Amino acid sequence: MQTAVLTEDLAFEFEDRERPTSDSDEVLVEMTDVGICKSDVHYWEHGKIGEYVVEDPLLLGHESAGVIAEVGDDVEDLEVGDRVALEPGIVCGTCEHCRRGEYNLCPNVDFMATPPFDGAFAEYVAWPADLAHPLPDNVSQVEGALCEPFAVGLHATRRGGVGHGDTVAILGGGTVGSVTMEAAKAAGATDIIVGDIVDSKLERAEAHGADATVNVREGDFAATVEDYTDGRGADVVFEATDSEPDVEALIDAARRGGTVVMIGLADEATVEVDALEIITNELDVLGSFRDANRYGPAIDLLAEGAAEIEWIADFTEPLGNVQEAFERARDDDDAIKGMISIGE
Ligand SMILES: NC(=O)C1=CN([C@@H]2O[C@H](COP(=O)(O)OP(=O)(O)OC[C@H]3O[C@@H](n4cnc5c(N)ncnc54)[C@H](O)[C@@H]3O)[C@@H](O)[C@H]2O)C=CC1
Ligand SMILES: CC(=O)[C@H](N)C(=O)O
Repeated sequence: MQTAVLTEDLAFEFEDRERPTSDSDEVLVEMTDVGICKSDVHYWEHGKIGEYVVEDPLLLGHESAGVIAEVGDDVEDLEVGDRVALEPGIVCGTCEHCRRGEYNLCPNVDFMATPPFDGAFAEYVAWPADLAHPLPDNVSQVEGALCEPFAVGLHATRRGGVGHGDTVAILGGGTVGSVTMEAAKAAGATDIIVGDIVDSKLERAEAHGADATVNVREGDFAATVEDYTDGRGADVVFEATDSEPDVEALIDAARRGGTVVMIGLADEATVEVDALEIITNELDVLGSFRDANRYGPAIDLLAEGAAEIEWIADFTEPLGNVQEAFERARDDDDAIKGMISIGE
C-alpha cells in the first residue's frame, strides 16, 4: 500500500509498505480523508513538539475517516463497507485516568502521528474496533475526519460548562476556535465573540454565527467583549490560538464568576498572571486537552444538523501532493483546514 512518510530529515517520501492485517479486536480501514492538523505541520517543519521528537520515519495525520475493508474475528458491531471515523488515541484502560473516564489524560496513550506512533497517511490502517465510530449516511467522510477537532471543541465547551443563553468569547478563529464556536452554539450559547489576527478568519466566523469579531492587532479583545456585553463580560472565554496566551486579555474578557478555558498549545506558554484578578473575580481557569467520549456526541450533532463543521475544510489534495498541501497549510493564512484524500 502507498504511504507518505515523514523522514528523520523532515522530508516526505512515498513508501510502499505491506498492507496491515486486523487483529481479532481490530478493523482494517481503507482510508479516504485525513485532515492536516497544525501539529502535523509542526512536526514537518520542526521535527518535534515538546518531548515528542521525530527520530524515525513517521506517518502523520490523526484526523481520519475511511471505510472498513476487513473485520477482526471478535468484532461484533461493525461490518465490511461501514464508513467510520477513527478516534486517534489507544489508551491503556487500566490507569487511574482511564478508570475515571478521563482517558484523554492516560499517560500510556499511543496517539496517532505522535512519535513514535504512526498516523493515517496510508491507504490502510488497522485500528481497534472500539475506536472506529460508524458514520450515518448524512455525515460525510470529511466530517468524519473532522470529528477529531470537533471532539476537542466539545470537550472544551463541556469543561467550560457552556450552557443555554451563555455569552462565549473565543480568542483564535482557526480550526480549534471554529469547532469550539460550533460546539458552544450546540450547547446553547446565544452570543459569540471571536478574536483573531487575520481578517478572513473573522469573516468566516461571522458567516457561521459569530455575533461580534475583533482583529486583536487593531482592537482590544477584552474591550470588545466588554462593549458587546455592556460591561458584564463573557460567561466562558476560550484561548484557541497557537501564540503565547494573552492570559490578561482572557481574564479581563470573563465576567465576574466566569470561566476561562485554555486550549491552545503555544511553544512559549510561560506568562505572568495577576492572581488577585482571578481570586477576587472568582474565575475558574481551566485547561482542556484532547477529549474523552466526545466522538459519539460529535457524530450525533452532525447527523441531527445541530452543528456544521465541513465549512472549515478549505482545500483537498491527494496523498501524492502531500508536500504541496503542507506548504499551503503552513503559508496560507486564509485557509483554516487542509485535507488529504487517500486512494484517489
Ligand atoms: N488542547 C488540545 O487538546 C488541543 C490543542 N491544540 C492547539 O490549539 C492551538 C490552535 O490550533 P488550530 O486551531 O489547529 O491552529 P490554527 O492555526 O488553525 O488556528 C490558530 C488561530 O489563532 C490565530 N492567532 C494566532 N496568534 C493570535 C493572537 N495572538 N491573537 C489572536 N489570534 C491569533 C491564527 O490567526 C489562527 O487563526 C494550537 O496551539 C494547537 O496545538 C490543537 C488540538 C487539540
Ligand atoms: C495537540 C494537537 O494538535 C493534536 N490534536 C494532539 O492532540 O496531539
